[in-house]
Amino acid sequence: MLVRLYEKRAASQIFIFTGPDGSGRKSVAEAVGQTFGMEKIVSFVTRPPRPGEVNGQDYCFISHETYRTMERQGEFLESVEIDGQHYGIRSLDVESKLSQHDCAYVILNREGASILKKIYGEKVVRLFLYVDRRTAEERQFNLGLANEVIAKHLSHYDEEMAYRSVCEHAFENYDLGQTTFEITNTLEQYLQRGLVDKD
Ligand SMILES: Nc1nc2c(ncn2[C@@H]2O[C@H](COP(=O)(O)OP(=O)(O)O)[C@@H](O)[C@H]2O)c(=O)[nH]1
Ligand SMILES: Nc1ncnc2c1ncn2[C@@H]1O[C@H](COP(=O)(O)OP(=O)(O)O)[C@@H](O)[C@H]1O
Repeated sequence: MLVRLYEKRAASQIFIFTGPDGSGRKSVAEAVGQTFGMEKIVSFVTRPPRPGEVNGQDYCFISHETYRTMERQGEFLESVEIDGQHYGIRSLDVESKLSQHDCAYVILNREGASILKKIYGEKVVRLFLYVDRRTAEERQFNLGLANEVIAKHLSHYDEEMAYRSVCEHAFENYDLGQTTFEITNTLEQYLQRGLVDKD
């Protein structure tokens, strides 16, 4: 039974966008996702939405109580606590995306990426994005994030950067168009959709 489940999963690819906050994971993931018609696995989170964030698109925003209930019921494939807030993706969401599509993407910190890699093995492709600390800080400031949020994010910068060495691919993201192009080329090698002119 378990073996069959894993065989079914093996038909699909999960692309994980990881790297420090402010490295551009969300921006790049959305652009590449659109190019390939690739759906996002949306995380559940206990933190409140920021201005402009849409429930069900950016995250599924839920209370701590609901999160605890879901966790008790074993709904999460992976669940982590970051700076006092809970983040997790549901097994159901991953399984349903993978049964309906040949790929899906998700944005995770290094802990989440490691857990998915352990579960799904070579079907998981980790795309590590990075910029220098100051640029990551500036981008988050320009985005309007509160200083305490930026400071918390930056306190994880070094440990997130150290995850680069185990990821399947790494991209410096200073030019959004260039990064998106490079990642599109990389994904095309896995998905073979005939989207990219290889000349
Ligand atoms: N492990 C794990 N990490 C997540 C999940 N959802 C989001 N993250 C990451 O958790 C970190 C904290 O996110 P947050 O401070 O809310 O900033 P955001 O990236 O703007 O949403 C970011 O690096 C997210 O990419 C999840 O379901 N699991
Ligand atoms: N290559 C880039 N050049 C300039 N700004 C960028 C670039 N990539 C992303 N950004 C901007 O930086 C901010 C943070 O990007 P975001 O995708 O939210 O990062 P993350 O999801 O890694 O925290 C956003 O305002 C985004 O538009």
